[in-house]
Amino acid sequence: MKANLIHGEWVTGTRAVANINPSDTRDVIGDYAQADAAAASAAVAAAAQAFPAWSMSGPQQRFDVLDKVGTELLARAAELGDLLAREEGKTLPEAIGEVTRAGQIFKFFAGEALRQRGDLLASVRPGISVEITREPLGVITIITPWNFPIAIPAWKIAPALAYGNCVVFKPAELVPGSAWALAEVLSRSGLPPGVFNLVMGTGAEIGPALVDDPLVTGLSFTGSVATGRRLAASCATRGAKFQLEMGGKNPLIVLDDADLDVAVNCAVQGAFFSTGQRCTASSRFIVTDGIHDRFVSALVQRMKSLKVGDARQAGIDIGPVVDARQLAIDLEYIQSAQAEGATLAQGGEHHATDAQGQPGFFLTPALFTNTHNGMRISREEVFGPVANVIKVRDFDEAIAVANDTPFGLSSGICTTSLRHATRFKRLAQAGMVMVNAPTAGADFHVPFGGRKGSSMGAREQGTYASEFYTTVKTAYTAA
Ligand SMILES: NC(=O)C1=CN([C@@H]2O[C@H](COP(=O)(O)OP(=O)(O)OC[C@H]3O[C@@H](n4cnc5c(N)ncnc54)[C@H](OP(=O)(O)O)[C@@H]3O)[C@@H](O)[C@H]2O)C=CC1
Ligand SMILES: O=C(O)CCC(=O)C(=O)O
Repeated sequence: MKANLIHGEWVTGTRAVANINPSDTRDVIGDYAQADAAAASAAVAAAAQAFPAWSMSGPQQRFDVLDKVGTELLARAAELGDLLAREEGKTLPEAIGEVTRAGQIFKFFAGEALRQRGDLLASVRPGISVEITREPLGVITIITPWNFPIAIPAWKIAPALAYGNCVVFKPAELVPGSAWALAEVLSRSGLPPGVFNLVMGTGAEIGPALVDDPLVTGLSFTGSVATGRRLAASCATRGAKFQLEMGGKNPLIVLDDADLDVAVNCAVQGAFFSTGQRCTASSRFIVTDGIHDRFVSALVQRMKSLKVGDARQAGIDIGPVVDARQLAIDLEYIQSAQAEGATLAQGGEHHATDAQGQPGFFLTPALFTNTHNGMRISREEVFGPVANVIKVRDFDEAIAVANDTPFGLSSGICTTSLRHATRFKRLAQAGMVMVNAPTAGADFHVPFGGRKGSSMGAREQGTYASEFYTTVKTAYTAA
């Protein structure tokens, strides 16, 4: 059984869950210990105990730890990518890419540990100087989803440690393998005991111990809107800092002047790669009259060529849905769209086995046409390989429809017009805007996050991460 890491010790506890491969449900990847509330509290206490010393650690020590982790992740990208594809179901190239991204993130924040900045100002009063510095928050609880089992933990854990915080990390129940592997690398990185702790267990059982404990000074969460808002309310009640990344209903606008190949590529990659299980996935294609029919027909042709199957098999474009529960959600949205009058132009078929007869959660990417923005399929996040086309007259209607959503994470446009691209970048109500590029697939060194219902709190990633993981101190010194 793979154990939890608490105060530098591997702790098994009494219960374990099996990690199942969604491409072949007969394949049990391993058994992973389940922490209970007492173990979660012990992890928080360990982090609090380790904080005073770690908060005073020097930049070289932090650099060395984070750089070592980054180096190992990059060296083991193929092996850890295979584990990630096996437990989560994204294709092997995508999974190896994700591990590589995690390694790059650790390297980036190793550099950040060396670049701790501050300001020195003259006071408005004579003989006094003013220094402005940033200090770590304290104990950070990190709660992550299943869809990016190593990159999202990396982009929370690396900055937390770089800026001098201690961490209690709770991964999603469905993907303990990548989380455990990352924790194991961190456990050999030179971190003092308690600075980083791993607790695997269900949100329902250990969530309160991880979020409501007064020793926890900050929560960084990625997952569903419902859970995020609930946890944020708990944090707000006791004055803890929080940062939430939640859903999206990301539009991709395709204008008459778009390059058709570029538009189809953006649509396929953005909506269906990683089985559409991305908060940045394009799920609404907003297409002007003049290109609508050509776009739909080229997209359907391209979708027919996509191979759905075992995530680790060469040549597969789309891996399985992560589990039976998410598959049921996807199928329910497909039915509901049809019931609302949308036309299923392509896909949406569930296969209980792949071409080799392996039992798994396979779903062919689904495209709906004849939809409008008021339909449920246009308003709610599906989190699967399901997208719909909304026909509009012109740029102005396209941008109005794109912005008419409770979410605001990522927004894209395909156009060859500089004027439209420029206006779009200004008018799109989203944290990330993409021109002739898929709505999904963000860089690791620049801010990531959204507006409206998609995000709350400071941005993640890049140098902007310091906003969440530090607090500002203003020091006055009289000569
Ligand atoms: N924006 C994004 O990247 C993601 C969005 N989603 C959206 O959410 C939907 C449901 O997915 P789901 O995995 O259930 O998302 P959740 O929001 O339930 O899970 C995200 C994380 O929060 C944890 N969690 C759940 N309840 C609590 C709690 N009370 N206290 C502390 N932690 C908690 C989960 O743990 P556990 O696994 O143990 O439940 C998991 O680690 C998807 O269909 C999708 O729409 C999902 C994943 C990622
Ligand atoms: O699109 C990406 O690169 C990241 C997406 C993401 O973080 C998510 O879907 O949760």
